[in-house]
Amino acid sequence: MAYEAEYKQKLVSAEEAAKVVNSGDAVAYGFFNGKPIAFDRALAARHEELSEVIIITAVTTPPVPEVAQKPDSFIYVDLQYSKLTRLLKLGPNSVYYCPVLYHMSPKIFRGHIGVSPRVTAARVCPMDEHGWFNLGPQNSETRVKLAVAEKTVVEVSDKLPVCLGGAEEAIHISEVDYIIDGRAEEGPFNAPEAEPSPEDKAIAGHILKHIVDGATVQLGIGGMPSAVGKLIADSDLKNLGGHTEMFVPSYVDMIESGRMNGAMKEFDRYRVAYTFAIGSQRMYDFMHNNPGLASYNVEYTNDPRRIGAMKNFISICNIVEADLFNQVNAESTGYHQISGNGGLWDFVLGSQWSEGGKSFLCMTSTRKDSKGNVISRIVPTFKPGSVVTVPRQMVDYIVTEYGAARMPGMPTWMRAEGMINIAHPDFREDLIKEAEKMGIWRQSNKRL
Ligand SMILES: CC(=O)SCCNC(=O)CCNC(=O)[C@H](O)C(C)(C)COP(=O)(O)OP(=O)(O)OC[C@H]1O[C@@H](n2cnc3c(N)ncnc32)[C@H](O)[C@@H]1OP(=O)(O)O
Ligand SMILES: CCCC(=O)O
Repeated sequence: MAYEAEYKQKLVSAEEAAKVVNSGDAVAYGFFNGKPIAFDRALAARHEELSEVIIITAVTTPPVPEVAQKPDSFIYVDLQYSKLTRLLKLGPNSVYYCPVLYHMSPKIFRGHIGVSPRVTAARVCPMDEHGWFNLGPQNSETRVKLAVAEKTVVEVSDKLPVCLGGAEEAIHISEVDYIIDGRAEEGPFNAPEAEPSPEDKAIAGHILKHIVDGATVQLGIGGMPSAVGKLIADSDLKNLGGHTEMFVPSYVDMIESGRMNGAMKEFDRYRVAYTFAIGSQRMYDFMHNNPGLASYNVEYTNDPRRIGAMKNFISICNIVEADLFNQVNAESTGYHQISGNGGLWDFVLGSQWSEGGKSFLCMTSTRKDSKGNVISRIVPTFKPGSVVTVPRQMVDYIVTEYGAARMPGMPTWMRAEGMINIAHPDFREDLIKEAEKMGIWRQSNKRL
């Protein structure tokens, strides 16, 4: 093999590669399933000799990152909290959130703005005969992070699917400083595929009415968007396209059922474009070397201008709660970070720029708190600290199991009425009273 000698020369143990990190450095890890496992363990083992090392990552998946358990030496920064990040944050750990407009993240790394990595370490697929390491199911901003770092480390896994591009889906050995053999480590996070709840199915039903043949569909992170994908797979829609930030298992259902073939797409005809994937092993197996999919950098998938250039673009994302002013919180509760803004803003805006396009922000009307009390997700105002992820002037549709409320062009009292119309019936009277106190209710509003 042409690159065999170079490979041997760059191949080091994880311990050797981790020596490249100095106190005070910023170290970027591959996001999602790209987190280096052996490198992380070796770096954490150096905790007694290191201090103030910033680790930059996003959507932490298992195994538990070892550096996050050594808060005296490492400051763990996550751009989008996962369940695992939330649990880490509960412990005596130094875990912080970093908000980013996702499509801008490569530009931020390229410009060395904010925390800029001196070292980047990412998990990749085995090298091919031309000297390229495919980045697996996390294209995102990985190539840029590797390019801007002074030292680059790749940890080779033979369990990641090879994800065909697109663009920027691979890195060449000539750009790599150290190679670690990570084949003994576990594979990508095998997330269980949850069955949609009756509420999820009702929400999906409200959205399905708006999807036309030939539309391009984006599904966001979380349980509910998956229900929509499954319902589409069982529908009689034709020639749908896929263009998304996150590839999820329900794309497999939409493609295999023949509903989604990309035949009418303006870009990437016959292929689903995406920038990262987290899901089940069934999904990773489907992705491996699949020419029907295209792995792109996030600047491409999430650019609202590109999204807006496609016709009938349908964006479906999950949110945490919304208030009577119609502001949307998709990421926090009080001072507690739940997830992140991620690419939400990119798709909410882009889908509304699309001719015939629509944005759907979805939630069940209620949730249960830790004591089993039923709480409305439609609230008069957010509690202190809760973040507005999507401002009210950007909101298109908000959907619960009780219906879909469209907001553009509505003055405040109509928005309040729209929100109360889709609230759980048990909470509507109280919400009306609050709307009256807030001065966003008129006598002409219908009593619900
Ligand atoms: C292609 C793209 O993906 S583009 C957009 C992608 N990014 C986004 O959409 C960003 C915003 N959205 C999200 O991050 C997610 O969709 C979420 C967090 C809104 C929902 O994700 P899900 O996994 O379905 O949420 P789930 O119902 O499991 O709730 C997650 C956590 O938030 C908590 N939570 C949810 N709603 C509330 C609320 N109103 N108040 C307090 N806590 C809440 C839950 O208790 C749970 O916490 P725990 O797991 O630590 O016990
Ligand atoms: C880094 C952002 C990931 C997301 O939008 O879920």
